[in-house]
Amino acid sequence: MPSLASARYGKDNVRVYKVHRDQSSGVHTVTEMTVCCLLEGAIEASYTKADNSVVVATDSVKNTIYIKAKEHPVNPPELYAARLGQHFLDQYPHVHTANVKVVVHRWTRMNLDGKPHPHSFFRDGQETRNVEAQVSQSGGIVLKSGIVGLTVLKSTGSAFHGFIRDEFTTLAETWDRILSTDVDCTWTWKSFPTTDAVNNGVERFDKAWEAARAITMKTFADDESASVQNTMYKMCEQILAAVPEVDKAGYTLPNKHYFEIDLSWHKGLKNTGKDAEVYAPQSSPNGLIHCEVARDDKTEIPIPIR
Ligand SMILES: O=c1[nH]c(=O)c2[nH]c(=O)[nH]c2[nH]1
Repeated sequence: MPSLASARYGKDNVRVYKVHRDQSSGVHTVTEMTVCCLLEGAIEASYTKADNSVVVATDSVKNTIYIKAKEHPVNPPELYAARLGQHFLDQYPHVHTANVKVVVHRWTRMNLDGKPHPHSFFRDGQETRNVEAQVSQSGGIVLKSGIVGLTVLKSTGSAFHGFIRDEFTTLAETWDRILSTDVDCTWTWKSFPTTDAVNNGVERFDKAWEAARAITMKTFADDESASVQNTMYKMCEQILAAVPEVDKAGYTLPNKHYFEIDLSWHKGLKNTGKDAEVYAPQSSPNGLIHCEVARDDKTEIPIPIR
């Protein structure tokens, strides 16, 4: 007899825009986000017995996303996501877990004639600030924050040599190459017992995002990279050092290759090695390198006083 092994459902791709109008200054601040909210719990009967009495309609989930955006601040996204998830647990006792994902899109204020414009913004790249909140009756609130789609490139300061050479290897070792990637960085917070605990010291979330972004860029730029693996590990270590309430930090980075082009067939043009100037950016295939670094908890356990 088959049985339902896992189930969750809800609304995905709910696009939300919120404006805050400062009455005294007339300055507007805008937030645009895409929200996904999936529920789990005692919902088996809807799958196995066609019993919809346990179903919060996905249309109601969408409505709730809008209503909570109206009732509460949407910044930082960690707090909005936690409150939205908690709502489903409080409102429907048979819902055991709410999985909320918030993707915040960039609207950067225009600077015109040296002055920040009160109500005009531009999209300065595809980078997003992402948050996942898993709110559950058993585990409290688990928050993961991240940066996705920050595309970076360095034209030197990256090497890759000493890797395995055997009958499958054609790649030449290099001491100087182009390094480019689309940053996907995630940091996982120690779990929070309640939404009040998330709200207490809420500045931590913006500070962590700023720190992770600065660490990513500075380390990418300044590290004499031995490999994507080693550079990303250094970034993770620094995020853990900068944000004490974070348990784990990780990256998933495509290695976006730029190939040298041998143009010597044309009038002896020199365009390889130290003479390389014109390269062919590759769209596929790409390397894909992932790691997650966890805090060494042993250093944190206080020595008991006897
Ligand atoms: O930084 C790198 N790591 C690898 O594992 C790898 N593999 C490869 O072909 N190029 C690279 N570069």
